[in-house]
Amino acid sequence: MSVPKKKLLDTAWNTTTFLLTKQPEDFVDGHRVKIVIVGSGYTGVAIGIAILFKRLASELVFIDVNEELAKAEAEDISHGAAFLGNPKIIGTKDYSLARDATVCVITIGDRSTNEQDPSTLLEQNLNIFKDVIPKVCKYAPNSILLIVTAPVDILSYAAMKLSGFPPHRVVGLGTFLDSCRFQYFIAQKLGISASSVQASVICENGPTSVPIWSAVTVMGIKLKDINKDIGTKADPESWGELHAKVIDCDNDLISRKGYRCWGMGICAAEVVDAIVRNTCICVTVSTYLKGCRHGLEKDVYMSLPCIVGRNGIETLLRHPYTPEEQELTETSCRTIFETQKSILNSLE
Ligand SMILES: NC(=O)c1ccc[n+]([C@@H]2O[C@H](COP(=O)([O-])OP(=O)(O)OC[C@H]3O[C@@H](n4cnc5c(N)ncnc54)[C@H](O)[C@@H]3O)[C@@H](O)[C@H]2O)c1
Repeated sequence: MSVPKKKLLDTAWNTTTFLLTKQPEDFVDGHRVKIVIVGSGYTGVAIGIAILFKRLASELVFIDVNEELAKAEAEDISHGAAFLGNPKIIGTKDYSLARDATVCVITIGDRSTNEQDPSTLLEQNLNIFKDVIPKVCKYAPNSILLIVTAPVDILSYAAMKLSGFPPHRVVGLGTFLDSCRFQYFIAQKLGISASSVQASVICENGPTSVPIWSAVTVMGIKLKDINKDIGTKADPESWGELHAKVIDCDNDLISRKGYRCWGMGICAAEVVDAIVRNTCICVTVSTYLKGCRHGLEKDVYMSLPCIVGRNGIETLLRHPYTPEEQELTETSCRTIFETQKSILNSLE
């Protein structure tokens, strides 16, 4: 079928108007799942790719102060979009493109390096949050905020304050990746697959995190029933080394390859999946604890086993920790609270 030459010269006629009976600009802009990722550095892009491979978004928007970077990353991924369920992928510095997003993932900020002073990192990233969080919330006032930037517990608290969102709609990635790493190292030592092991790390995403050895199981069999000293100093098999390895993981990867992003990308996409598809999975993410029995009434964000669904944090698990685990939990909570004190005035 060929179009007569005369028609092609007519400005109202072109290949598209001939091919399609209704033109794209006339399509009804119906249901879309828009996910926004603020920060298109290593972590933002890793999260974006993981979200796209799971086909969770019909529209993915990368926002970055470095607009060329955001655009180039969006374009680079778009070239393979035909194999990702044909999502629309945009790179921009314009926050209005966050309009009506379902989830906004915040990954902005300086990549933490092994040498960086933690209080300087907090101050730098908090200043960025003060600028960025209100802009995101203006255009996506009903979204769930997923905080990845470090230090994640304190910045999740800051994001809750700066957004004015109810706490259940601000979720920190917290120790989710730590739990996955813990599960992986235990599985490696046992010589079985990671998905056969249930294991979690709670509290601070940092050195005072708490491995819940009392609840490490394989098919419901508690390792503590086999080795009563597991994870303690008295343990003849030194299982406790695995938690030290979890804490050291970020530094180890950064010193070997300059950054880390893939594990975090996969974990963050799992949380986005739980929100978008309301799967109500149980994961250790950072949540607001005021009034919660674990938190000693402290006003902090800290990781605990939470059920995540369409509303963000749907509910928490009541876990029967051992007295030792409870004590470590309280210490970790106090540590976050003490560090957080330095920023409280600036959030009033
Ligand atoms: N806890 C974890 O396991 C874990 C893992 C990975 C990353 N992270 C954290 O994620 C964050 C990002 O890490 P990364 O490796 O992607 O860093 P990166 O430096 O590669 O990317 C950060 C991006 O943020 C952008 N940015 C900075 N200021 C901005 C602003 N005001 N507005 C918009 N964009 C801005 C930068 O242009 C850059 O593209 C860090 O805080 C890092 O510690 C944590």
